[in-house]
Amino acid sequence: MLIRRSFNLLSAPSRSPVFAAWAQLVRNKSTAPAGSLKARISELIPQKQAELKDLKVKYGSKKLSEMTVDMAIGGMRGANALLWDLSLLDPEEGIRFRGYSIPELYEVLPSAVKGGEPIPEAMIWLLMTGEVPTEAQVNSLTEDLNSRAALPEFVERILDNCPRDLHPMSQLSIAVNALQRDSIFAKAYHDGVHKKDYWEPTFEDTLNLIAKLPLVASKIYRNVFKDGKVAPFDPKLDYAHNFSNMLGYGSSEEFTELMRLYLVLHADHEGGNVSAHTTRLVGSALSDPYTSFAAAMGGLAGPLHGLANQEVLRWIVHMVEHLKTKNPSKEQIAQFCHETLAHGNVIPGYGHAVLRKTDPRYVAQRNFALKHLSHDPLFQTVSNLYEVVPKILTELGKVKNPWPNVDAHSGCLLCHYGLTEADFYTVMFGVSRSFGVLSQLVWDRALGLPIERPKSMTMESIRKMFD
Ligand SMILES: CC(=O)SCCNC(=O)CCNC(=O)[C@H](O)C(C)(C)COP(=O)(O)OP(=O)(O)OC[C@H]1O[C@@H](n2cnc3c(N)ncnc32)[C@H](O)[C@@H]1OP(=O)(O)O
Ligand SMILES: O=C([O-])CC(=O)C(=O)O
Repeated sequence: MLIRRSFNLLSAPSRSPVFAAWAQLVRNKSTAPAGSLKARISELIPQKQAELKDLKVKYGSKKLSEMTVDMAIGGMRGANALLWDLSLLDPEEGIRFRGYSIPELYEVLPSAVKGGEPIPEAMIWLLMTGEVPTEAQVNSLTEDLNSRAALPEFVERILDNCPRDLHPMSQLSIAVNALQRDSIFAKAYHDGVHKKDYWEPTFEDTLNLIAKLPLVASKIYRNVFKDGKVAPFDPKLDYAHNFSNMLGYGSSEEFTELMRLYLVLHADHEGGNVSAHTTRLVGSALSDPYTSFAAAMGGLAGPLHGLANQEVLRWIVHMVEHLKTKNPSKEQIAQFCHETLAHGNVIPGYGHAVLRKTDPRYVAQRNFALKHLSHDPLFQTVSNLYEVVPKILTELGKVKNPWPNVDAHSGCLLCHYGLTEADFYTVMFGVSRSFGVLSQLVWDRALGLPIERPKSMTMESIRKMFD
């Protein structure tokens, strides 16, 4: 990697450098270095704006789907109601990021290790631009992100003062909201920035936030579960390598590779999931990227969404303790599933609002496990669950998708390398999710998307409509 300068992230820059950077940006529009991600987005914007205009002219009045009363009551399932260009979810095939399926990502994106996992910076570039980056572009993005990774000292102090029993996701939201002090978008809006330029401060905030999240997450992890000390940031390393170092697992190359896979897989899942939709919704009021992302993290912290990865591990640990064996048989697992359902609880990690087949993100993690940890007892249990749970859920007769989702697998991989603290898992999910939802937010502003405001109805008004 290209980075030369060395600095200590834990010695804080004041807010002034951030705003000095913005003042420079305003004075000199050409500050995006040639070949940088920002320069490329700037080149793509007129093209995308024209594409959107054409879409509106040609198809503006066409129907995407009917809206029924059932859909309004039932969480808007099946309503094609959002524009989201970064990824598309097919119920059978699963996610495609900018048109690429997960196996295709392995073919096109560069990796840090020969034949290894795709590198997260390449994913960010792909999501932002729709283009597969060259190695030079990936390196320039790593350098750019590393130069933005330091935290203001007051944010570190806030995290250091959080009680250890405050959930890591709450700490993440607090930290992101605190980072908002340095929002370049909020400042630019206050200073009257022209609406056609909104994307630029949104981009700056986005890259700053994505860059800072690994340190925020690592501080939370080290404070809550370890000795509070975070390994120094190394500006010569890539995003995932620094993240695994700061968490305390960087001595394992395999863990760093897992981190790369994890950060790529969780980055985006089209626009209707709770964290993506929240970012879009809150951002549509021109709330800055920090505020929008903090709101999204509130959604990701729900057990039916991102917190399910925490719940999966807790549930498996509970099962193993309850059955007093590290290797429960399929019959024992089935019995435990029936008990869970009888208590009125869901089987975490199974089911999906859109998918109707095994999540390809589950498959990618399973492939990683088969390659690196096939004899791990927890992996054996996760595999046995895969054979047992779908049949049981199908028998319920009401579950639309009995297959595992992404959250059914991640904990078992992290546990193998010693990261066993399930309450932390959703924070890692959040770091990755920032790539997609914030990249789309940059495009929301570049395309001038309006404030989101669907119409609601009362029960009475619905009745009156049809009686
Ligand atoms: C990153 C992610 O967000 S992936 C999702 C992570 N969440 C989980 O793994 C939690 C477990 N799964 C679930 O709760 C659900 O499958 C969801 C939230 C993911 C999707 O919800 P829906 O689209 O409403 O699912 P669906 O239409 O199949 O639900 C129908 C019924 O089956 C139930 N059901 C669905 N999945 C499960 C499950 N894993 N275990 C038990 N019951 C289930 C629903 O609770 C619902 O029951 P109800 O009619 O009594 O209220
Ligand atoms: O798509 C969804 O609703 C949930 C999900 O898997 C994700 O956000 O990754």
